[in-house]
Amino acid sequence: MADFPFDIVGFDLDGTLIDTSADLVGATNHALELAGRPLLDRAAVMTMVGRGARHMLEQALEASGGYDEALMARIYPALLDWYRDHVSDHSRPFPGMIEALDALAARGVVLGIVTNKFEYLAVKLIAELGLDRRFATIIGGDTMGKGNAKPSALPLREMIRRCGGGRAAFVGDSIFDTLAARNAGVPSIAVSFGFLSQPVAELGADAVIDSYAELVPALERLGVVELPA
Ligand SMILES: O=C(O)COP(=O)(O)O
Ligand SMILES: [Mg+2]
Repeated sequence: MADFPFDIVGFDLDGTLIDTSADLVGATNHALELAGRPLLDRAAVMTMVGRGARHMLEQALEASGGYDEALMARIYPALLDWYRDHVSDHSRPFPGMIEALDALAARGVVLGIVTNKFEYLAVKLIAELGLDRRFATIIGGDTMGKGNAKPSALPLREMIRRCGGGRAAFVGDSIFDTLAARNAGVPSIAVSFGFLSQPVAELGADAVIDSYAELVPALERLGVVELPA
């Protein structure tokens, strides 16, 4: 176990660690209802996730009749309030996620989260699911300041720093995750079961996994590529 190739594994949150789809759809449709707009289905909303709540709602307005700044200003705070109050109603870990985190922890790997969710929402969700002690840090889309969310390298670099430094890999479900990893010089793994807005093969990840059972073996293989003897 001592020769596991990574000291740190970072994870995206929505669509990677946790299936947050039902509560994100709930929040979006709550806002659309206030706006008098038609509601959107899960598949539509999932393509809008990955770049933060504001981006999700902007896309939802566009898809339901057109973007409108005054409307946005009125319903965005309502979306955030609703989501804060319902953040863990239906959101659950993807199958095998807990076991994969256990397997990494048993190998001495330090775990972190880098999400484009607001930090306070990510912290609340992870705590309500009883997962907070598993992660050394949670970096949100706002943690590093405006304009420094993924795909910026900064949040990943900060996650690595807070995890004590060392060799890191990053696991995610969107192009913002694979780009952030590339920008930070970290190998990336894409999960094919996430909230994909494009085919997983087009995310430019160094490896793709179809379930959490594949995570540790994929990291071991990546380590061979990344760390020639
Ligand atoms: O809230 C979002 O849009 C994205 O969150 P994620 O970075 O955890 O996928
Ligand atoms: Mg995601």
